[in-house]
Amino acid sequence: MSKANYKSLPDLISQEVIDRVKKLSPAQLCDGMEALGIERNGCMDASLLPLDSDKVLIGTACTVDTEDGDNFPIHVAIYQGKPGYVLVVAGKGYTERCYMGDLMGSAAEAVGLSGIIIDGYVRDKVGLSQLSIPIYAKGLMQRSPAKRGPGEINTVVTCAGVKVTPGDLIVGDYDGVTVVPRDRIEEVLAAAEKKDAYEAKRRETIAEYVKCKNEQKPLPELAPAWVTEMITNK
Ligand SMILES: O=C([O-])CC(=O)C(=O)O
Ligand SMILES: [Mg+2]
Repeated sequence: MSKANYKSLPDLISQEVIDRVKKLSPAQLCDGMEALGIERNGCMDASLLPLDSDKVLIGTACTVDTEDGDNFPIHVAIYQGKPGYVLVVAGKGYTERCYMGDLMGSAAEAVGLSGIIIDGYVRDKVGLSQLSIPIYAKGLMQRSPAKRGPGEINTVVTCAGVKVTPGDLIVGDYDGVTVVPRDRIEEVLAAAEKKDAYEAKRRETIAEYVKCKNEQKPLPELAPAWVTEMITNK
């Protein structure tokens, strides 16, 4: 079996960046990428769902390229993995077998991986959702994975509709999974933080409106300035 396409792990994203990302959501990061014109705003397919929607996933992409339910390269990537990495498994949305279950999920958790994304199906739903590691998949299927190999590790892949380069920032929550290209992280974070500040202001305006309404005082303008401008110019 040729392991020529098993590449080493990319550098981890710095803790300083991760700490900034923790204050933002995948939606705000998408908004940041929209403002910068980045393709699909880094948004993975909506059919990719968290096994447990309370868990937040943040980490550095370690990619796995595989197909037809073959979980051999996923096994290898787990055992060669390190804390802080998110396995991004480009499984081509295969629907005839699952790619992994709770044993592999527990091994990934034992290694300290920050999350797993499977463009395909998993099994052992209850066991997987009881783990602390966040896991995303396109559905459930009890039929066992194939074991063939080699597949690829840490090459550029397309996973759930988005191009992922090893080392990219991966952020997921109940809304979905966002991929931020490594070389655009700084500008995307700056744009997302700007959106976060805008949202805080909007919440204040809405709260002020509710307060005035309850106190039967004159109501402040509720519509955001851009809506007012667009109405005026139409
Ligand atoms: O047995 C397998 O290959 C997949 C599985 O169910 C597990 O990881 O628990
Ligand atoms: Mg199992």
